[in-house]
Amino acid sequence: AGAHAAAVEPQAASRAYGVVTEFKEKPDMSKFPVEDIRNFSIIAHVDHGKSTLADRLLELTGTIDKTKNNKQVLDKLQVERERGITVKAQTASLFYNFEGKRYLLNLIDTPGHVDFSYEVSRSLSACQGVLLVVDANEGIQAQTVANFFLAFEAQLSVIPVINKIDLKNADPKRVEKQIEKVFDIPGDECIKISAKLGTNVESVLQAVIERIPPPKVYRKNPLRALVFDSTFDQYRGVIANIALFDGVVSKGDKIVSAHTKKTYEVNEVGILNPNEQSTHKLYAGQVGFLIAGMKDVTEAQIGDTLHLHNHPVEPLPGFKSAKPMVFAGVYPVDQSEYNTLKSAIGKLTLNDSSVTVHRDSSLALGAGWRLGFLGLLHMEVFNQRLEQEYNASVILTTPTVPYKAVLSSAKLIKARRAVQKNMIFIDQNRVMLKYLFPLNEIVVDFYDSLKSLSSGYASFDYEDAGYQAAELVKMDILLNGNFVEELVTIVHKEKAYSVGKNICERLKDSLPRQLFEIAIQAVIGSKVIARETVKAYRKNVLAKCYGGDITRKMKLLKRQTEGKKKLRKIGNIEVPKDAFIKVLKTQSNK
Ligand SMILES: Nc1nc2c(ncn2[C@@H]2O[C@H](COP(=O)(O)OP(=O)(O)OP(=O)(O)O)[C@@H](O)[C@H]2O)c(=O)[nH]1
Repeated sequence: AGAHAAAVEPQAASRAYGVVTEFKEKPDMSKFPVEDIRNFSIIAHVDHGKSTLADRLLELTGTIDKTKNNKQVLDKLQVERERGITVKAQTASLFYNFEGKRYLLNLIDTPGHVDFSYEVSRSLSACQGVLLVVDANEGIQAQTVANFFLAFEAQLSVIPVINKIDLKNADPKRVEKQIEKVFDIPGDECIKISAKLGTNVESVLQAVIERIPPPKVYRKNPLRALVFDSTFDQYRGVIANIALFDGVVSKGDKIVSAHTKKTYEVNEVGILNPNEQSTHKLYAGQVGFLIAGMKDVTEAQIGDTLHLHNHPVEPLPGFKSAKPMVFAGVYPVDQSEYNTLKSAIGKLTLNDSSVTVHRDSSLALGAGWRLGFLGLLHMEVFNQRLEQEYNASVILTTPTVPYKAVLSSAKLIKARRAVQKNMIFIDQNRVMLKYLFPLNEIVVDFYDSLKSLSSGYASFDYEDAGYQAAELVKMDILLNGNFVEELVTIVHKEKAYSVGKNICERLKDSLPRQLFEIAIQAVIGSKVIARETVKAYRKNVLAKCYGGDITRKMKLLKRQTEGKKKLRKIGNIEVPKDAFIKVLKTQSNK
């Protein structure tokens, strides 16, 4: 034990975030038998302190040095740091001495926001236990409940951690009672900590060792590795995050993807510490990264099983694929950037396989894509990453949700509004309400309204409940009687008037005056529900040419023709691209 402890003793070295350690020698992963390994995740409601706790665990195990700069080391993406939320799950291997033994603890970080529960379930499949972090002041919130059930369904050991006990208003006793009541976990199993100050964090690591079982795996069997995440590196191609269920994988091995049946040679394999540290080998029960010359987006499917060439195995159960809930059009601002944007979207979707991509085109915006996202925040984060990481300038259209339509000219289906399903009292001050909502009603501004109405106290989570019949209508926009294809919307009958009025007003503000009057109408079938008018205006470009200089006149007329190329003609009305962009663009993207 002494020899291997020395082999993996970390040495400090400066890195981008705070001070991250490196090993003097390559860690010998064979020194970590299955019974000395624990694979776990931290799950929590947003802002309950998951990333702060992860930082403390990394410090305690010497994975990173104790400096004031260690703020959310695992939140690597720029958007994560800016928005203070975790988007992409990250993994780190921690080495920890306890009662004379050296343990390998694999921490798999998970995002906390409602939009990203897909990433949570993905990360959980590589774990045997979770730390369920609950804020000592706020208590159980919507995503605490949602995440607990994800872990519970995966039959993982749950260790409740009550965080922020240093806060003035902290009431850990009350939160302990909530945990007992809602999750049926004995109150004395709760560990009370302050992740910020480091209070009692050591007992969290001890609980991980004592309460979470080692993985159930077999090293003597042929290799069976699960790809639970993947990232794309410009220089090295696909970096797959893998969890080994059986066997061993070594640098130089020939491996096969059970999904694509393609064969690869392993170029590099190792642990995440939290940066990649190659170890040449990984053994069953361990978690790390693998690089094998997978270059194409489709080659590293999340949920895929890797096995040795000539040793096929039963593939591990894949993942329930993520279901997009919100759709939006994405177009390059300049069509000449189409290919650049296409490759950026390709690379980003490799990092985030929950986004669905379909080619689309619009008369106003040109060629582009229709992308499906898990929620609104997910959409915004994706857009921000396109801009920040790939320098792309894009137009994002107003998000919509999918509908199933039964076409009928005579009878419309009866509308259904939000229906209350149940109500559970968590304690005297807190109640959990379950409603059935039309997705369209919650997708854009519901969360913000809920937060402001409840002064920030209410929290919200949702899951897909399938399609329901509703009284929806197709609303068209007409310009002097001509249909504007790109502005067709599906709205609830009761909201049609206000939505139609809003579109007409926005169009009026962005349409330039022309030689004749323009009537902007919102219509349902043949019924006009809103109308705005743009007054006529004669723009004589030749007015400035008093002297009748013919070459100057020609120049001005030519310039006017060039200007017209950026216009789209609807009937005899010239609509500048900008006008569509102003109407189609989302609020958040303004
Ligand atoms: N007072 C106090 N504040 C804490 C403690 N732990 C975390 N915080 C603060 O709570 C805020 C949220 O902490 P994070 O660690 O970013 O929360 P998170 O759960 O990782 O958030 P997401 O990644 O968005 O899910 C930060 O401002 C932290 O500094 C604690 O023990 N005490």
